[in-house]
Amino acid sequence: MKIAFIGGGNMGRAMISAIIGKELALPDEMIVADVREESRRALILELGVRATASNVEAVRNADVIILAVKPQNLAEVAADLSGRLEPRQLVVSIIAGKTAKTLVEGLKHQSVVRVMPNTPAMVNKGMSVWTATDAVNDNQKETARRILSAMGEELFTFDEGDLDKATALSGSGPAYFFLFMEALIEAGVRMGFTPETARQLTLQTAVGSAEFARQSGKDLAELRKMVTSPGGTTAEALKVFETGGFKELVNNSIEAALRRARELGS
Ligand SMILES: NC(=O)C1=CN([C@@H]2O[C@H](COP(=O)(O)OP(=O)(O)OC[C@H]3O[C@@H](n4cnc5c(N)ncnc54)[C@H](OP(=O)(O)O)[C@@H]3O)[C@@H](O)[C@H]2O)C=CC1
Ligand SMILES: O=C(O)[C@@H]1CCC=N1
Repeated sequence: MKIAFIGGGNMGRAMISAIIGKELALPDEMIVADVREESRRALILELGVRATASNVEAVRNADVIILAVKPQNLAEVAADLSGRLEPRQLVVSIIAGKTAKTLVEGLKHQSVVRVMPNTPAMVNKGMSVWTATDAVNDNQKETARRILSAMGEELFTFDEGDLDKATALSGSGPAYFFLFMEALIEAGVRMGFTPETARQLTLQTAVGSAEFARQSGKDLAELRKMVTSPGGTTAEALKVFETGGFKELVNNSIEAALRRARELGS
């Protein structure tokens, strides 16, 4: 499978690493177009893929073209590629907010998959929510599914509205968890732990809690209650979270992300 990436930044690299890791394509079957020379050099040296400054050159002969530029750069990419794509080529866009309709019109190309992945794709623990235009055939859908599965879990939806919601929840989500973990580590250091110990305790607790929740399949509130001994330490901490309006704060934050995803698309 020949894959072209337009944009070789954080997410482009995460996807390339996953594809190489699962041997869906050989490094020299992938080409990345990026405007930054240092990015191109790093991609060649670190991942063994080919790289070019030309978007047009990158898409030549590609079976799949993955758009991984920032939303504000889509217009210039579309100007480069509009009308140049062959009907057999599949475009996969991971660009936040940009709708399938915008992509189809901008590129003058019908077969478009729109995906919202996330950075844990780098370690095959990604979550990707995706949808496809009617022109995407079953083989192409299977190809998209294989690429996304290489990065972790994938979830197909017929409702494109889910993509902006997924952007706010799972696309941006790693940053929320990182922020929470940063805060826990800082609190640990304030209590007197070394940063290394605070990090170890925080990360293992995060991984352990997520894995426990997944494996037990239990309701999260039930799992929380298992930790919360009456009159104990957890109850004291949770009271402070509640008084500070923690859930409301999280909800407001997700709503802000959703609004921004919709703005980026308009
Ligand atoms: N980061 C994340 O967690 C996630 C990001 N996304 C989406 O993925 C997309 C990429 O994000 P991310 O990887 O973080 O962004 P990056 O900025 O890290 O990567 C984009 C790369 O594309 C380059 N670029 C800019 N313009 C062009 C162009 N015209 N042709 C070719 N390359 C170009 C950029 O160069 P320069 O820096 O000079 O502009 C940069 O190297 C975004 O649309 C984002 O919404 C989706 C899910 C998660
Ligand atoms: O912050 C952003 O806009 C992108 C989309 C999801 C994660 N990063």
